[in-house]
Amino acid sequence: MNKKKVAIIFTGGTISMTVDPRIGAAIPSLSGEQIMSMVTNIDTIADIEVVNFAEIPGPHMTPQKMMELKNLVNDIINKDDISGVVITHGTDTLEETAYFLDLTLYTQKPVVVVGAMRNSSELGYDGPSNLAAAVCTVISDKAQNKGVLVVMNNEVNLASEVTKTNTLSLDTFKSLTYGPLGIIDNNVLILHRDIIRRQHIHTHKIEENVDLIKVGVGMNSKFIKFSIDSGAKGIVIEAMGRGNIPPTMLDGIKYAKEKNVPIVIVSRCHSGRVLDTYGYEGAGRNLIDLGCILGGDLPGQKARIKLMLALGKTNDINEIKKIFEEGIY
Ligand SMILES: NC(=O)C[C@H](N)C(=O)O
Repeated sequence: MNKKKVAIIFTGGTISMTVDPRIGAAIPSLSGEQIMSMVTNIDTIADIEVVNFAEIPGPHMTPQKMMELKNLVNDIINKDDISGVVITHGTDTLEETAYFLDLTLYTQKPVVVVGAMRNSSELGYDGPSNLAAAVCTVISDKAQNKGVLVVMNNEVNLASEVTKTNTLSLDTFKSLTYGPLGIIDNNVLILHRDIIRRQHIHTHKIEENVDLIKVGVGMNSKFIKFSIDSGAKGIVIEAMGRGNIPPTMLDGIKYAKEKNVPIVIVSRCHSGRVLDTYGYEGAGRNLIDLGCILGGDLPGQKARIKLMLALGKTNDINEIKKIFEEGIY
């Protein structure tokens, strides 16, 4: 049987890092070719094409670089001889880039984002095993038409659902609300369930001026007001529980309505979606009446990516509300 051809795009992250003896800490330093030389026997399962895009840590990723990466993935995946694409990425922002790609790429072919939690100078470097699992996922026919996937520690998750849950564990990427899509077992992709809903935001633009505010007990409106006065085009609020805020923040919400700045409400809880269950002052029902948009089960950082893309497409708050709420509320 002919081996499938997989393109691997390297962007940096711990998977590309070694400890620099001068500073005694890890920095990106390995090329795609150097990393692939550690993924022994990978040539027995697929033909690999290495593409070096960047050598940056996750926190250095930007919305503009995500857009460039999306365009590159698009060019590569449309080639007839390419079966799918793997992207290596720093895990700190991996879920944001993966979700960005999920919302913007139009392809049935598998796209997998992968990283590592231990760098190549550490005992138990998990880069090679994660890369091998990512390639095994991409060459599986079952990975077709699933949107963008995240593969780490032999677990396969949807970019739209997964989040980094632990600062150091190898088993850090979890879909806390729904559980994993599947696993890699003995080099084979085993699916536990299917994907029910997939969303696209058709835009080539991204609005970078979107802020994220986390709510704590007794907070006031100062950050919301500052954000609007300094030019934010949209704000995501990580609210409490089901999507509630202290009444002392309502002035800020009213100010946003006055200035036509969309506010998306998500929860600071790690799983479950927001809903207008409660009717007290500052609760979900009050926020909806004041024009806020519900962000489902997304964590703040992913709701922000979605709002940036929605604002890249339109400034119409009703259309943005549809992008977030249609089909789930
Ligand atoms: N495990 C990692 O990749 C974390 C690293 N700080 C990064 O995001 O680049």
